[in-house]
Amino acid sequence: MTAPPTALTIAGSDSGGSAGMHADLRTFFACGVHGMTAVTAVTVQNTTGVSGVVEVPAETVAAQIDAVASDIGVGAAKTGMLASAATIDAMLAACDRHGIGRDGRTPFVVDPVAAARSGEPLLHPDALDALRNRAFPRATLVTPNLDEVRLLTGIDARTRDDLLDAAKAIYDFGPEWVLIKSGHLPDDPECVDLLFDGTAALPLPGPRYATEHTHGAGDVFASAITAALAKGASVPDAVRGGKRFVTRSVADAYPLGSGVGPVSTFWRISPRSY
Ligand SMILES: Nc1ncnc2c1ncn2[C@@H]1O[C@H](COP(=O)(O)OP(=O)(O)OP(=O)(O)O)[C@@H](O)[C@H]1O
Ligand SMILES: Cc1ncc(COP(=O)(O)O)c(N)n1
Repeated sequence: MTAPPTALTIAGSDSGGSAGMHADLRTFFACGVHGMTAVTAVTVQNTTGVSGVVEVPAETVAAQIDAVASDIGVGAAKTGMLASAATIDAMLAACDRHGIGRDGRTPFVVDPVAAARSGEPLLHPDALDALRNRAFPRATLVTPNLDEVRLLTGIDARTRDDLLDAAKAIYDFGPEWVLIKSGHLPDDPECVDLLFDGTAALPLPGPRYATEHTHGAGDVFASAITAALAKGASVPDAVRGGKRFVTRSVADAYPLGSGVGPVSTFWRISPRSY
């Protein structure tokens, strides 16, 4: 028996099981990749929102990365909720030690999670600079949604035509690639995301489903991309595959609790098996 490819998520937990590292691990599994975690924060969360956050000490986040990278090896890594500048800096130092990111060549996807879908902050405002100026330049790919674009650049993208300006502004912080997610575009009948490498823009078309149950969609998208990168795919192929994966997951999203339900990764394992 040989070991499968490996991927690491550096992210927060969601007690409701819909978003964060729970969604990441589910996606890694569904994509045939062995998933590992460096937990940054424990959130008290359900389908109605986040009612508490306990941050893991920055040195423990770094120690988790050291532990898995030095023993198991990391095929590709992604970030989710990073909570604080101290955690971002400790994470980046650990990633440097193990060749994760930019010049170390292990693919590194930075999903700049700033808030939960329900609105509660998941990142201290004073961590934005660390994300923009220290994490982005090390990233293979940065994957903001439109709220994160607004927070990080001040650009208020309202139509498909605004996405290229948003991508250029994020690209200026130094990542290799930028993926702008279009789920929050108001009044667009489709979900056309945009991938940009500083020169060419590749639109990623997809349908828009009439569901409110999209909790974890961004996490699942970034994780499916990371899994494909761990298997050796190019960035455009990984992003195209990730888009197919998340679109199907949104199509099968299910209601849960009294709030917003999660996108589903069940379809990939055994459709309608529950
Ligand atoms: N209603 C929908 N129907 C189909 N695809 C969708 C829908 N909503 C979002 N998506 C897709 O899901 C992916 C995640 O996009 P989104 O902009 O929602 O990111 P996000 O805000 O980080 O996700 P989250 O919902 O987890 O906060 C994108 O590919 C987007 O186009
Ligand atoms: C621990 C954690 N990480 C990330 C998200 C973002 O996911 P969403 O935007 O779907 O709420 C979340 N709610 N919780």
